Amino acid sequence: MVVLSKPAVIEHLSLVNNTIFHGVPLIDLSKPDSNSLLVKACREFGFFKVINHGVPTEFITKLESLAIHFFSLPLSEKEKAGLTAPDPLAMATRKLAPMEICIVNGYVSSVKKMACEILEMLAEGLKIEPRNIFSKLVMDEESDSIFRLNHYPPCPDDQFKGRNLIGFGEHTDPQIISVLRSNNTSGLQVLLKDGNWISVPPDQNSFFINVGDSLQVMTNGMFKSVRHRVVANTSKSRISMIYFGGPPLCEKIAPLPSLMKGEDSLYREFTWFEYKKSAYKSRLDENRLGRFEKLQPPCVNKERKIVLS
Ligand SMILES: C=C1C[C@]23C[C@@]1(O)CC[C@H]2[C@@]12CC[C@H](O)[C@@](C)(C(=O)O1)[C@H]2[C@@H]3C(=O)O
Ligand SMILES: O=C(O)CCC(=O)C(=O)O
Ligand SMILES: [Fe+2]
Repeated sequence: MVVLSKPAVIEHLSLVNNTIFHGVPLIDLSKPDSNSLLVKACREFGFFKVINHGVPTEFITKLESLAIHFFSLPLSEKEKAGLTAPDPLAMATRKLAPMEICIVNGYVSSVKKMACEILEMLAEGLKIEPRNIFSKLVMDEESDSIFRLNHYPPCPDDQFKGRNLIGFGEHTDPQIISVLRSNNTSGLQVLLKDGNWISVPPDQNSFFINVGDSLQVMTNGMFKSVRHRVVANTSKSRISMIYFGGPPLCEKIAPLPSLMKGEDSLYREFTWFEYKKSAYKSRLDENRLGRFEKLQPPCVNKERKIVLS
C-alpha cells in the first residue's frame, strides 16, 4: 500500500462536457434502450453499472464466502494456495479444492457470458457487424482472460492521520472489458475528464463495467478506457472480484474500419501479446497506450491556418 502525501480531491459533482456529472451511469440490461445507453456510457465515461445482469445470486454469494474464508487464513496457508505467487497471472483456481474450483468456474463463466452480451449490445448500439465483432475475442477458446480476487483490509483513520491510503494505484485495465463486483465496502474511484476523482458508491448486487485499453483502440478512441483506483476504507474490509476479458494472444488489435468513417487511425496495429508484454513491463500508473499511438499530422482549419491537433 502507498500513502498519499496530500489528501486526494474527491468531488461528487463534477463538470463533464460542460454538464454536471450526476453519478455513475446505471444501465438496466433488460430494457429495450440499453444498447444506446451502453454506447453513451462507454463514450462519455468508459464506466457504468449494470442491473438485471442475469448472474445468479447463488454464484455471487458462494464466491464471496469462499473469498472471505480464503483471506482470513494465515499468510502461510494463503501462500500454499499459490495466490500470492510472484507470477502476476497466477490463477485463483490453483491448488483449490474441487468444490472451490466449481464455485470459481460457475461465477467466471456466468460473468463472462454477461460481458459478452454487453459487448454484443455495444456492437448493435454502434450499428456495426457482425454482432459478435467484440465478443468473439473474449469467447475464443484461446482468450487471454484473467480473474482476480482482491482484499483490502481496513486502514483505521487514527493510525494514518486522515491521509488517503491507496489500496490499488491509479491505472487503466489493458484488456477489452472488465467486470467488477465488490462487497458493500466503498473504495473504488474513477477519474473524470475534468481531472476530479469520484467515489463510486458500492453496490453488492450490481456489476461495474470498465472499458479496457483494447476496446478503446478498436473503437479508435471513441470508447474511453477509464482510469480508476482503490482507496482503503477506514473501518471495513473490501473484497472485490474482477473478470478481465481479453483477446487471444495472437489477436491483432487495431481500430475497426467500420468505425472510422474516413477518420485517421489513432493507433498502430499490434497483437495482444505485444501489448501485454509491454504493459506488464510498465508501471501501474503509466499511459500504456502512448507508445502505440500514431503521430497525428498537423491539420488545416477552415481559415487555412495550420493548427496542431
Ligand atoms: C504494474 C502492473 C500490474 C498489472 C501489470 C502491470 O505491469 C501494469 C498493468 C497492471 C494491471 C492492471 C489491471 C489488472 O489489475 C491487471 C491484472 C492487468 O492485467 O494489468 C494488473 C496487472 C497485475 O496486477 O499483475
Ligand atoms: O479491487 C477493486 O475494486 C479494483 C481493482 C482493479 O481495478 C484491478 O484489479 O484492476
Ligand atoms: Fe483495474
